[in-house]
Amino acid sequence: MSARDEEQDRYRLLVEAASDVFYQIDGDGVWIYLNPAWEEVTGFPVAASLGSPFRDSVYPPDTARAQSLLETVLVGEVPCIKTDLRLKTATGSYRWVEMVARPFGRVGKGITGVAGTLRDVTAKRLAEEALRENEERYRRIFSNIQDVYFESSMGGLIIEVSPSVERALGFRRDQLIGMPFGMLCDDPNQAAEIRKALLQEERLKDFEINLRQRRGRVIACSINASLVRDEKGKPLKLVGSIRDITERKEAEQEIRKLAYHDILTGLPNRSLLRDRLQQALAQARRHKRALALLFLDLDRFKDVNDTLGHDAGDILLQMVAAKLNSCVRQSDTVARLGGDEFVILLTAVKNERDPAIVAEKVLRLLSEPFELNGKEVFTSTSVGISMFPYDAADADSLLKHADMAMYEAKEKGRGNFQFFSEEMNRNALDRNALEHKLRRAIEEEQFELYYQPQWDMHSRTLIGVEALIRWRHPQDGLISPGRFIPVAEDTGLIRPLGEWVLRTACAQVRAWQDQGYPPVRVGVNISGRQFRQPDLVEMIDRILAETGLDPCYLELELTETYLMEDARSTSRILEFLKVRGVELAIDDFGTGYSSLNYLKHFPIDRIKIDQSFVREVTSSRDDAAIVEAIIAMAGSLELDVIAEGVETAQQLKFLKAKGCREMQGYFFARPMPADEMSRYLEEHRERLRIPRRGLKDDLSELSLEVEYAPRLFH
Ligand SMILES: Nc1nc2c(ncn2[C@@H]2O[C@H](COP(=O)(O)O[C@H]3[C@@H](O)[C@H](n4cnc5c(=O)[nH]c(N)nc54)O[C@@H]3COP(=O)(O)O)[C@@H](O)[C@H]2O)c(=O)[nH]1
Repeated sequence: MSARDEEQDRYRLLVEAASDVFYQIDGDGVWIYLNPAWEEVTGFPVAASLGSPFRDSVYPPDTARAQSLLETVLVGEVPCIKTDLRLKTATGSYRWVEMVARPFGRVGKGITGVAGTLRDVTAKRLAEEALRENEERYRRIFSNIQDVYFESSMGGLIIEVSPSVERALGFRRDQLIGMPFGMLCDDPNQAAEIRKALLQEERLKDFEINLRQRRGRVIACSINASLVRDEKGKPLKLVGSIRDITERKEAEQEIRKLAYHDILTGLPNRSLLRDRLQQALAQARRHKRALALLFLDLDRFKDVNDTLGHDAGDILLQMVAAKLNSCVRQSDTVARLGGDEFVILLTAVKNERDPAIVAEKVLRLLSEPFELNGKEVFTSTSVGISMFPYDAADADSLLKHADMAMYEAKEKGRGNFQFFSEEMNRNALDRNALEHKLRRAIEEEQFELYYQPQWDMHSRTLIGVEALIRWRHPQDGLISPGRFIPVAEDTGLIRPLGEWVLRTACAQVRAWQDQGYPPVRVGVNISGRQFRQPDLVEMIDRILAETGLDPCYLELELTETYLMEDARSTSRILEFLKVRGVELAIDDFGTGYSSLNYLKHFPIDRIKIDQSFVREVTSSRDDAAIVEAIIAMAGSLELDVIAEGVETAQQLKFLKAKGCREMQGYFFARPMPADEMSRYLEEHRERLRIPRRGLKDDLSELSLEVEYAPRLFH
């Protein structure tokens, strides 16, 4: 083989092993040579393609361009072309190739064809396309996003920002590029904070920041950002997004306001008060300072609601809230717990003088008249005060103790303030223990009913008995109703207890009648809560039916204060009871405050002068005057009057002289158990009589001497 043949053979081997396609096209544009790589690129066998036109191998969208480029080479217009085009493949798809084409010819014949290479660049083209698409997508997103995309240099200068910044902050993109990021921050230190955090953490999530718009409005934003490092790991820039969260923040604030504030007055509610109290306690502990809680309850607020309506009540509460706010410093908290209960938290208190001064101011301000619907309304307030660290160390106990002290203030006649004392706490604990015992006592029926006679000193007849409950505790002995009735009232236990008293009393009086005694009337105490029991009337009907007692022998003793509390509903209940023929008496008369107008309209039969006046009637001119006035008033309202707690002959004489004919008290007899009462009735069988309403006995007999008092009868 000649050297030339060897060289040709070498070229042929190289061309056949090449991954690029080597080709030749003749002057008519027909493939005249293709190396084996053709089949690898297009999938068509070389033999099948040779002799076919170049243009038939080109993917149709590129055919015209490829053909015209080829012709420019064939006509010698350009010495070489290099272009990307797509070739058809056997699968019906296409592949991108980079085509290099140079003319070739023979001496004397000019250009007879084109030769060159086709390099498969499909992968590169697809990658470029994907990149282009990504860039396009990014560009679209970048200009449409709501959030603001930003890049900043490590020195804090804005190097890129999306056009959305104009909508969010009012600055154009070009106005911001090159500006310090801190310029946008309401607090410029926050820019440094973000940078520092990113250097430490690499990423920042939901960092809240206030940014200032071009016109100065501050908006709440959330920033998500990350640190970008170069290939050597050196911090390069900060990239991130800013989202305007002003609306969300405002909504959150509104929700927080609703959750932590009282809607009517706008004052902090119980939850917020607790939060503030806990914070104040932590501060007070740290700085060894005192703080005080004032628990306020408006006295007789219910009356305002009942008489002027709920809208007026609401306005009054708003006015009270405003006045309370004016009593305290900015750092203090005035909260409304609900209803007519308010709390004032005083921080940084030096000694008990400070809360006392505020309490005095509150009492004074709230005792001034409020103008409601053109009317002057007067109210007063009861205030209880507890102090840290003297009365309690935690929020709940402080609040509880201030509440207890407030109750004490109410007990002491309202319109005053009281400091919490350990004694109050002990009482509360005792009360708690008593409640548990009381529940058990009801289950185990540890109660007895005692009866105390009531005498008419004019006719010297025994006109009735009052039923008085007694609790004989297996360990503690006799417990006074004065102790357990209020607990039964507060806990709702008065309901079963009251029903038991009523049933036992009615059954007993009916039993005496069945035993042949002339009938006596029985007085049964109905406590305030019992009186408001919705099914009270049905319960009384049921018991009267069950025991067979005629309603005229039952007298219900109702406390003055409760009757006056809700005059409209009181009147309705009293009417219901009255039509049944039940007698109605106002107990403890003189201790509450009665409206004569109501008294006149309530279907009341009798008033019972409270024993506290009777006790001092012969020694206190005031009490004597009160008793005299009550008797006179009862006379003018045509009500019977009975004095309770008569203990001495002098008291009896005084009462009789003033025209009070009915009496009850130790002077006649102490309350006694039913069997003893039976013997008492037996002893006074001749004097048993129910006075007939409307038929008053001869008043001349009122001059009876004291020695005719019933206990001297026998
Ligand atoms: N809701 C109910 N309340 C009741 C019932 N039973 C009693 N009570 C109320 O408890 C309070 C204390 O009652 P009590 O200890 O029974 O005292 C009564 C009398 O024993 C007492 N009394 C009677 N005479 C005299 C006297 O001459 N001197 C004197 N120091 N005390 C006397 O007074 C109480 C009479 O109370 P009342 O007439 O009802 O005002 C008391 O408030 C009772 O009402 C019950 O079943 N249900």
